[in-house]
Amino acid sequence: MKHVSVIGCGNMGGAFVRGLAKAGGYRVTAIDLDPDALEGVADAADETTTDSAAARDADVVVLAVKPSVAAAVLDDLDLRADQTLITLAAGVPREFVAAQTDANVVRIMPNLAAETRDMAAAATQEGITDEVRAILDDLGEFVVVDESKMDTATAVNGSGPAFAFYLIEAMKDAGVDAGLDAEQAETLAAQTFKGAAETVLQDERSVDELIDAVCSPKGTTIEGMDVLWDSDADEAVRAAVKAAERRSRELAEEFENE
Ligand SMILES: NC(=O)C1=CN([C@@H]2O[C@H](COP(=O)(O)OP(=O)(O)OC[C@H]3O[C@@H](n4cnc5c(N)ncnc54)[C@H](O)[C@@H]3O)[C@@H](O)[C@H]2O)C=CC1
Ligand SMILES: O=C(O)[C@@H]1CCC=N1
Repeated sequence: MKHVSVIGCGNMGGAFVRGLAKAGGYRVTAIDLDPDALEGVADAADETTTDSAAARDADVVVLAVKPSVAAAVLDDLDLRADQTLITLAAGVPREFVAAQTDANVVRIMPNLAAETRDMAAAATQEGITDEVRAILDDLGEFVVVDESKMDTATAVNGSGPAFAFYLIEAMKDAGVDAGLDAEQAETLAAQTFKGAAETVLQDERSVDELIDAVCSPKGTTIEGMDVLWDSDADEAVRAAVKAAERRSRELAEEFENE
């Protein structure tokens, strides 16, 4: 059984802890300075502690604190060369982390769907091991990228859930405005996005072919698609991704200048 310690059990670290607990086969230690954060993951973790020294007992350590506190946490950690440290802090270069620890370091950009084991993650080639691959597999889908692509991945799959939540809400609101009950509209909108995503992942047809498959001749969908094709909706999504990507680069520059 692999022993994984998660340092920082807030939104992202907490999702990691809960996802690993659902996957099974892991002993999970949750580490956080904040007792409330530990209380939030107590049901999923095998043990909780405020003492980051506990990370020395793990095979794999997940550093899930805010980028601004990563350096201070690393300063206090004394990991061994036979341990792997997964860093998931946005904008924090792998090399910055590797310079402060003896552990093997891999950088990933995960997302909140670790909690339901539907995470999309990007991982650097450098530092990836079979045990890291197994963890990422257990939590969802992952791709291996050159670290130079990490700012883009941060925007697409790290920030992406927020953009998707926004679009689901817009679909739900449209249903509510037209008279659907709010709870039913949310179920229909969210399940539609989930089903569409699953179709894209599993079906060999391209997205354009899938759109065609929904558009019956002279039917309803083509009327709606004509509105979307004539709009700037795709441009707005591109601009949101670009803005998040730019911020990731800014964060990285702050670390590179240290
Ligand atoms: N929230 C998200 O969807 C995603 C976040 N990330 C990355 O995950 C990291 C954490 O982000 P969030 O979970 O959103 O932040 P958060 O603020 O929800 O959680 C951070 C946790 O770290 C704890 N912490 C702070 N200092 C600590 C220390 N010295 N020792 C132990 N624990 C300490 C805090 O008490 C808090 O519970 C960030 O680096 C972020 O870039 C990456 C992908 C997605
Ligand atoms: O907004 C953030 O900075 C973090 C990184 C990706 C998602 N949340």
